[in-house]
Amino acid sequence: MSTHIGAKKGDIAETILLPGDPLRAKYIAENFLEDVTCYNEVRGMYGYTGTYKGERISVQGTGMGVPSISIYVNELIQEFDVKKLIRVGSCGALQEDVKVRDVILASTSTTDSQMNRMTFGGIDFAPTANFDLLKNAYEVGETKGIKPLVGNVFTSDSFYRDNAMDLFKQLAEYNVLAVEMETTALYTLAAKFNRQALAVLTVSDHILTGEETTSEERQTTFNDMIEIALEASIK
Ligand SMILES: O=P(O)(O)O[C@H]1O[C@H](CO)[C@@H](O)[C@H]1O
Ligand SMILES: O=c1cc[nH]c(=O)[nH]1
Repeated sequence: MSTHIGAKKGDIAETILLPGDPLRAKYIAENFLEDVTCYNEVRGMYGYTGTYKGERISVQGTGMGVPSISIYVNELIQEFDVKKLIRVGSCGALQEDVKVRDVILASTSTTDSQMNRMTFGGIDFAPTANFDLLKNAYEVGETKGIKPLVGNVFTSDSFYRDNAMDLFKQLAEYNVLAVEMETTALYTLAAKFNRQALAVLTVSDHILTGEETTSEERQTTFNDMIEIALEASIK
């Protein structure tokens, strides 16, 4: 058992899906995995292990933001030796040609989080997706008829920010596709511990147009993202 995960050694698979929302972890376990056991309820941050097409896979809620996901990823790697970590999250589109319900594979991440600057003495580390996972996910998406978008996402420390539009427009000019709150931390920790990581994101709302998905639509498009992540992890 680690500080925030009430599992025993061996309870967690080497491959894990990481939604921000613990209820999305429950949804994935109940709808996509077989022979499921719940290994964590500490803080309501559910974690489950089961099988997908015969392969052992876990799914763990991470909470929102860099500090929260950093706690779970550190413990998953250092205490439970997890090797392949795939975030399955939602994001807000920053580009006009990125549409609500699109699936994005984050090749890299830009951030306003100070965590890496503190770690690296003020220089900007470039957090990067694992190429094999990214390639697998892209190919799985194409096979399913969902061409994922691939690019830079903004990992923000703020969901609510004063004068956000100026920054969002500038990031859009520099080809950042969407905003979310965890990918920088996931990729940086994966690099530190030499693990494979990828963020697969569904556009849940559009920052420029204000368009949002309904909860039903969100579920269907989240299913595409979840299938892409699961298939990419076993490819
Ligand atoms: O849907 P999840 O995975 O939680 O991701 C996004 O949603 C949350 C904000 O509503 C942040 O965690 C952001 O990154
Ligand atoms: O606009 C959004 C949507 C999802 N997640 C975010 O962080 N921002």
